Amino acid sequence: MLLTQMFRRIGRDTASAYSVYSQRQSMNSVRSVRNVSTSKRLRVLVDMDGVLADFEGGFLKKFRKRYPQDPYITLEDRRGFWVSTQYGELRSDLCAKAISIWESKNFFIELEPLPGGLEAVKEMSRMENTDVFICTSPIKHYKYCPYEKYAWVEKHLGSEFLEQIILTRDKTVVTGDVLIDDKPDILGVEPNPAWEHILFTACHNKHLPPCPSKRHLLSWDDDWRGVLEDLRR
Ligand SMILES: Cc1cn([C@H]2C[C@H](OP(=O)(O)O)[C@@H](CO)O2)c(=O)[nH]c1=O
Ligand SMILES: [Mg+2]
Repeated sequence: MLLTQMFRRIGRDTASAYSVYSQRQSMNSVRSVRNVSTSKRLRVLVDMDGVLADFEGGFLKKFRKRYPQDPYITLEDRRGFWVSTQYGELRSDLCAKAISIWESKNFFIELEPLPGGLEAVKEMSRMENTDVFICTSPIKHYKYCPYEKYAWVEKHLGSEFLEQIILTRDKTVVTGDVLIDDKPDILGVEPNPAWEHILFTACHNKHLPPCPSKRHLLSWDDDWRGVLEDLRR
């Protein structure tokens, strides 16, 4: 082989070897970028009433409108998760009157969003490696509530979020890494739920003695991003 041909072939071989090398390098760098961001995949369960939708505020407004002569409990004075229990303690007939409010048509669909909740859920759902589900319990009087919960999600978060709804009376059987919920005790058939419960502060739970083993979110202004990052590790 002539010397010039030899040099040409060496040049060609070197060029193709370099191109394979640089392709591998760029694949590796894509992988390593992915590895940096592919920290643990997180499944976040977000409760609806008391976390995204203002159940307590909506209840008080409608109770006062329907029963203007009756006593009521301000949000400041609310204690205990079940509204009807505290109203029943105030006066026995008020328990049934309270129940009549959330069993009425349009109660759930007309609840106002709580500050920052919709923005937080939308941001979460755009985060890499994050699956967000709205995990909510319907009341047993099923005529309006389940339909209206779906309609509320569609109205405020869009139809694509209808895929993310988990409607269950027992949240302990749902698997997830975290459940953000305003109910202090979430019980069901599963004694060891997969998720960690983050207690979301609400008017009915803010006076409870602090539970050091439980994480809290004071509101959607609180550091929910930091909590998720922590859970990812
Ligand atoms: C009766 C009652 C229901 N709820 C909410 C909790 C449940 O929704 P969620 O799981 O979205 O928080 C739903 C059915 O109990 O209504 C209250 O928050 N307080 C009440 O007193
Ligand atoms: Mg709730």
